Amino acid sequence: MTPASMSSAELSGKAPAQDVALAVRDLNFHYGSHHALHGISLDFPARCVTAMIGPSGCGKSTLLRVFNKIYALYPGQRATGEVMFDGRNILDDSINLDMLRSRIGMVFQKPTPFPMSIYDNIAFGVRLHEKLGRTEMDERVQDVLTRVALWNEVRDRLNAPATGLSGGQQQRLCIARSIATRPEVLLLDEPTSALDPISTARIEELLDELKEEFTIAIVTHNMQQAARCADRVAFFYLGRLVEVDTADRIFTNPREKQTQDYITGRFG
Ligand SMILES: Nc1ncnc2c1ncn2[C@@H]1O[C@H](COP(=O)(O)OP(=O)(O)OP(=O)(O)O)[C@@H](O)[C@H]1O
Repeated sequence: MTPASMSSAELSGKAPAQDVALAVRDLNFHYGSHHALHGISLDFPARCVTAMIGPSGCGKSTLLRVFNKIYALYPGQRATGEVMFDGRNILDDSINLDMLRSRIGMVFQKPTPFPMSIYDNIAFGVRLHEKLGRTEMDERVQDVLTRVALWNEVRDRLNAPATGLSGGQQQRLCIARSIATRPEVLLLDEPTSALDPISTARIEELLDELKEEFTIAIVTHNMQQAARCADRVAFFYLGRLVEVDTADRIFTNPREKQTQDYITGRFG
């Protein structure tokens, strides 16, 4: 393609609009008087894994929580700017939060299965948004458990409490629960930090498969994990986005000295 035939979006390095799942523009976030995020602008390309890295307290989790508006539960926490998702700014008060959370799923650091059966952990969220018959629900449960490679381990005990699963199995169940409502975006906040290396490897393999269908944003402290899993990496420091680029570029030749210092372990 010659430069003359390229669109202005391509020339500026931005992905074409339809390929961006979440577009963050000049986002500021306050916890009361504490200004935690400063003027963040960042695209999350569709069906890519974007990792957010940076030292403790730099605002990674805050950014993730903005995307499904968990902060809206807490008075005094407020976000300004734009987070465009499917043509709408999700920061608008008119956004339906139940619908938003079914389309932007979240998986937390510690596995958080509901105190109910393995089957109902999946079916619960689906029932809130869709009216499926028993057979269709059974198929949905089997489908998502298969996709997270849990089906063969739990098929004979679907009615057993989810809390009886191992930590790694619980986290895969939580991912299955998040994708059961067929979201477009999956947010993962340090999803493997409480898991052993084998469970971690399984979740990393899973992310590689899930990105065929979902846009994934992951917060991680593990540089190897970011290098293994992410297509793009965004480095944050003190509430500001320092740089974002391909994982390859960030880990081999970052533009900014702060990024270089962080990835080589000089601080943080
Ligand atoms: N509920 C809260 N009330 C007030 N300040 C908060 C709250 N949660 C986070 N902060 C502050 O906001 C800033 C960003 O925190 P955040 O949890 O987003 O950082 P992080 O990069 O995810 O850190 P970590 O890697 O340690 O999880 C920090 O200065 C933190 O102290």
